[in-house]
Amino acid sequence: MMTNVGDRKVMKVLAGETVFPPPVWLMRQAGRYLPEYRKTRATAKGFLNLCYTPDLAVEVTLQPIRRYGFDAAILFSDILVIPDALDRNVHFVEGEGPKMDPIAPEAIARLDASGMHDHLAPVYETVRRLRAELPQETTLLGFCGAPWTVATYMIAGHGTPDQAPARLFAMQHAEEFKMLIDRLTEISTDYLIAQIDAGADAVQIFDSWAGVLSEVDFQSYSVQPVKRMVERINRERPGVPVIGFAKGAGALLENYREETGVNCVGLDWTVPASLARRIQKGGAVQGNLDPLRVIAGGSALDEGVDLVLETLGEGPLIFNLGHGITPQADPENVTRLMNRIRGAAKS
Ligand SMILES: Cc1c2[nH]c(c1CCC(=O)O)Cc1[nH]c(c(CCC(=O)O)c1C)Cc1[nH]c(c(CCC(=O)O)c1C)Cc1[nH]c(c(C)c1CCC(=O)O)C2
Repeated sequence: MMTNVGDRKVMKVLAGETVFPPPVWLMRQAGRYLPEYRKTRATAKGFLNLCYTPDLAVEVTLQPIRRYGFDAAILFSDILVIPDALDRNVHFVEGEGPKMDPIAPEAIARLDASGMHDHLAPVYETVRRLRAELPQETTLLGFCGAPWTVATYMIAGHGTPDQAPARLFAMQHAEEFKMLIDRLTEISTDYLIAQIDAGADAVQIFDSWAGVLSEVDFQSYSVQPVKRMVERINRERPGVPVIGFAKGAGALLENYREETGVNCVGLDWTVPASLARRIQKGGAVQGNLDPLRVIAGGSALDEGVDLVLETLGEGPLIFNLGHGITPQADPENVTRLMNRIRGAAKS
């Protein structure tokens, strides 16, 4: 039977429809918990090489789709390909996470994005091939990091527990910091639009470090840039839904949809049920199982899945974790999670 784009369940939910059992995908679904990922990863000369080799990036994107039949595939890449495209000397050190040259305030005005699309051409090629190879009913998600989250890595030069270097930089070099956020807002939107043109059905903006910002800074550095990104996508590529994931933003998520214009609000596992339901009154939500429950398995997993379905299953929900799946997760537990969701009966 022919399927068309309108049959993609994730797209229906993004349009505000309730689908039960809900469609499912997992953040970081292509990754080190899968033996087939580790095998492909070992053939690539480094992690960025994996991201920039379409044959390999397509393969690892498809691995979790083949194994579990998720309703969405997310492009295999990383949020840090943007600083890499800006020549910040990004590298991934095994066991140490990402590293790059910390940016000096005076270097921000000189950031050169003119070679960006050439540098990222293999990523766009991966998107094109994925759309051709994926099952018709599977939604293809593009993504990027939010300007604030990408800026935190560019400023510190590595991950930190509370992003103190970026927060301090914003206080001490306010003008340069605003320029960095503005540049990243434009560049990241260009990047998402190129992914959409290559075949992404929808896009997710990862603001993984939103949770360390004060209320005022959250408005300036998280909400306003994401709002500008969404406005440009709506204007230039109308009809392409945007998922906004502001991890750790807690009570500040209350009006995130209205303030940014995102179609779907990503929820981490700490968001209270009452707040999650209020957010869902405005449209689709995505989340929010604690990823550690996929390590624990058994009744801890079952009870967690059931609670998400009970809390959010009666409205537009894309079932997901509240953050990326961990390398320690047992692949068998993902099968258990899928069976539990797909077998769930309407309450
Ligand atoms: C902050 C952030 C990054 N990358 C990303 C974020 C935002 C989401 C989040 O908060 O998790 C997003 C990301 N990173 C990766 C994807 C691929 C698609 C998918 O979700 O399957 C996506 C969507 C692959 C990856 N990105 C990375 C890996 C592991 C690297 C490896 O295989 O060696 C994968 C599969 C590396 C990475 N990349 C990043 C870090 C901090 C690390 C190192 C930590 C770690 O090793 O888990 C930056």
